[in-house]
Amino acid sequence: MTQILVEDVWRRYGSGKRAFSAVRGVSFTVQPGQLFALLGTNGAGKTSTVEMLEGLAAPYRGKVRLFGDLDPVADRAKIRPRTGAMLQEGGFIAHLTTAETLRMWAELTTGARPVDEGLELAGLGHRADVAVQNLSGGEKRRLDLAMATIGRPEILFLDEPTTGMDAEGRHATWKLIRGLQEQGSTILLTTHNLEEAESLADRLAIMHRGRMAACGTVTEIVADHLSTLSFGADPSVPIGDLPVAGTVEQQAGRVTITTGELQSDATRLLTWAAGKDVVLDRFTARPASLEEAFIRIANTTDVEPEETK
Ligand SMILES: Nc1ncnc2c1ncn2[C@@H]1O[C@H](COP(=O)(O)OP(=O)(O)OP(=O)(O)O)[C@@H](O)[C@H]1O
Repeated sequence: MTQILVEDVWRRYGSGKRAFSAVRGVSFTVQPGQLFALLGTNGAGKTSTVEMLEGLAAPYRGKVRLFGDLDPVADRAKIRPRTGAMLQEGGFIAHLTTAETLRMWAELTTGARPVDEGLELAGLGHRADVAVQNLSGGEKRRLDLAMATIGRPEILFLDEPTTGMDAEGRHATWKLIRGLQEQGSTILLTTHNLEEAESLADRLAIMHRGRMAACGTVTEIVADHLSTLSFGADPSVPIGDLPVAGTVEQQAGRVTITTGELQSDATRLLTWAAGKDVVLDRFTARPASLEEAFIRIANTTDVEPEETK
């Protein structure tokens, strides 16, 4: 059973001449126990998409379903006890302690885990008796996470879960998120952090201006982008004769080949160099990175006209 289904979904703000489609025909599915990351440029439509999954807004067009056939708006009462959400800005009562805040939340949640366990899980056991107003920004994010997971959710929505955390806090949170996934949660995460998506996601999508510009595993996404071969060579090397399919450029004594055929170009190049006795100084062969794919997508500046129908 598909846990999350998003099918040709549109979200529109305003109407008439002021109408603006923040989400334009987005589709993806998430299977049980998978972690799916939604990456995107600022204003790409990530939050607008997640809000429809959380039942906070209905799609203007298209279909959203959770747990097979439940509609997040119409079936909200059935869905709520089975999901958890960590929103971008959690609101806390400043003078309550961390433990009191989580206890209050647990009392409102069906099948909540014990508060001590929730605090330990979020790495907040040692901050249980501190007033929330005295927690650091990263600790507040952890408390958000503890609240989102107190009900042992089957589906967990995490909106930029590590914003404001230092490197150590980020890695600790990633470990915690992996732990929740191991316990069986299906997770939808939005993030600006490419390393976070790369390290956690089974599959991911890159959104840009309301559209899904790429979707798949990291390997599938970078496969659509060009790889690079590079080496240092003295000017006597006849670079015009290189037996490669890619584009060859030479700058400051380094030759760079951008290619869609990494393995065959690398093989041809090394065979050629061995035959000619040419030394390829600090030779590297590198597939495109997620960052390169992201930047190429982010630099697409086409503006689609607003649909009027
Ligand atoms: N209530 C609203 N009325 C009109 N436009 C809105 C409204 N909410 C969001 N938008 C617009 O919709 C677009 C998508 O916003 P959204 O918050 O979904 O993007 P995002 O990908 O989550 O962005 P970020 O990464 O910057 O948080 C933006 O251009 C935003 O200005």
